[in-house]
This record gives sequence, structure tokens and C-alpha cells, in this order.
Amino acid sequence: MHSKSTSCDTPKTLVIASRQSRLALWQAQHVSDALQKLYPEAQIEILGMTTRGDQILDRTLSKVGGKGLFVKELEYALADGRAHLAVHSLKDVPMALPAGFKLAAILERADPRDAFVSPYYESLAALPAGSVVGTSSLRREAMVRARYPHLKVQPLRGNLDTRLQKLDAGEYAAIIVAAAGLIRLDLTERIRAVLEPTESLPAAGQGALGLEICADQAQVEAWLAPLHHSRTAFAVEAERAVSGTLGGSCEVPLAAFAQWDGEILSLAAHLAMPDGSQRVSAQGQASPATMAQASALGRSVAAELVKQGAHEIMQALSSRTPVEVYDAN
Ligand SMILES: NCc1[nH]cc(CCC(=O)O)c1CC(=O)O
Repeated sequence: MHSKSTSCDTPKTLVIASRQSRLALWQAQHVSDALQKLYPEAQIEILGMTTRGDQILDRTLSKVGGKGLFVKELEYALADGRAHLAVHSLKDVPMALPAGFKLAAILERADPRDAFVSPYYESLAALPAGSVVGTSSLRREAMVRARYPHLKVQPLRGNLDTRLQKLDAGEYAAIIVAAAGLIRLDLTERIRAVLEPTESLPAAGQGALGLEICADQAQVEAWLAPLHHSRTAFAVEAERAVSGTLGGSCEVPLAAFAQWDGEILSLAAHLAMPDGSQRVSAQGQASPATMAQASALGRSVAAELVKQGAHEIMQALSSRTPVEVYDAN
């Protein structure tokens, strides 16, 4: 059970639920360090867990599971009181959390960009015709196929270390992964080129971490509040609203990226067919002062995508043969 909160305003113990991949554990440790700094007296523990998504990595994940597969076990630990919070890559968190859970804090975003990794070539543009690029993200696949139709895209599964091993084994000429993951794992030197948002628009939430708790744990929420970074939270709220409005899941090649310039939040989004054949895109700007206003920005950009034919693309996508697109990190 959760230790009953008393009137003390510092925690005695905080247990962080985490998946067991190297990236997930790094992220949990990062949050643990930040909490320890805030609460030097507290005992902070990481509870490593294997999720269903991790267990069936070697097999093809059905369309049914999706992002939820990687967060559910962590939510059971929260609900049981075995852990007070769970750390997630926000990109992997479904738009709507199950009843009884909430995101208590969003941490300041790290590098949101995609990274080009190759032992052989310095950029996508330098790859000879017919080169095989590894990625299991439909968004990245659509980008490569639209911009570099002479390249081949092949699925690339597994956590970051596995993906790098497959690259080094010669299965791919290059791979595209999130810069943030490589930077966190001290693999920055593997990045040959970062892809600017104008070239590869990031996925909603990429590079940001979210702390999930039981919705009724107001005391835990208050303890986590100092870690909340509200400019990041507004940006990712706008991005996630695009995805939420379109009914986006990890099966959808949707990009949504919001960036602050002074008091202006600019949001760009696009939805593409993975073969690069069709694409709708939209932008919007606002000066949100509340999460609701940030979300409204996302909904208006989504509405523009719909006007341009997003539903037709979604329709075409859903009639494709399901492919494995999800990667565990
Ligand atoms: N899709 C899996 C995933 N989820 C979070 C990250 C990286 C870290 C982040 O975006 O915060 C990755 C790896 C990748 O996309 O290459």
C-alpha cells in the first residue's frame, strides 16, 4: 500500500516503476536523481519491471496491443501501491490514459529531433541508390520514401542497443532513431547527422518524459510538481492534441512538433502515407496561457489536417496489411 501521506511536506520513500531497458532505466535514474536533489532525506527506489510489450518483442505484436502494452504493467504497480510514479517516454504514452491515472508532471524536453546513424555514410543525402535504411516508424519511413525515393526502407526492431547492433552487423546502410535516446545512453558519437524538423518532423512528445501517478494521489503529485516544466507541457499538449483528435496511435505516420519562440508557440503537423505518396500538412500558432489553450491549438491544427484529407489517409492506412511498427526502448 501507499504509505499514508501525513502532513509532512517531504516524502520518506518514493518508488519509481520503470521498464528494464537501458533507456528506460536511464530515464528512471534521471528522475530519481532529480527527486533526490529535491528531497535529500528521502529514500528513492527504482522498481524494474518487464512489460508484456517487452516479453513479446521477439514475436510480431498484433495491432491490438500498441502503446498500451508497454505501460500497463507499470500502471498495475501504481494501482497496487508498489510504486508511487512511473516514468515514460511521452512519445510512448497513449493520448488517453486509463481512468484513475494521470500525468502529474512533464519534464523539460531533451533534443526532440531524429538522428541519422551510419558507420558508412554521413547523411541520408549521401546514401547511394538502393541503400537500405532501417526504421520501424511509419513516420520516418514516409519521410525517407517521400524525400529519397531511390532508397529502400526495411523494418528495424528492438531496443536501441539491438538496433545499433543490427546496423553494425551490416544489415542496413543506415538507421534513423531518436536523438534523445542516443544522447541519454551516452551514444552521442553514433549520431552522424541530426535531422532538423524541417527535414524530419518529430513525433508528438518525442524527447520529453512524463511522470504518471494514480489520479487520487494528490500528495505524490505535489511532491513531483517542482519537476514540471510548463513550457514543455504546453508544447507536448498541443502535439498530443493533434494525435488525440485524429485518433492517432503508434500505427499512424503522424508528425506533430511544437516549438516556442518567445511567447508564441508554433505547431506543425503532417500525416503521410508510408509510401510517401500522399501527405497533408498544417501549421498554427498561439500564445497559450493554459493547457486547455495549448490543446485547442492542437485541435485546430488537426481540424486543418482533416480539411485537407487526413481521414482519407487514415482510411487508406487502416486497409493496409498490419505491419509491426512498434519498438521498445
Ligand atoms: N519509439 C520508441 C522510443 N520511445 C522513446 C524513444 C526515444 C526517447 C524519446 O523520444 O524521448 C524511442 C526511440 C526512438 O524513437 O528511436
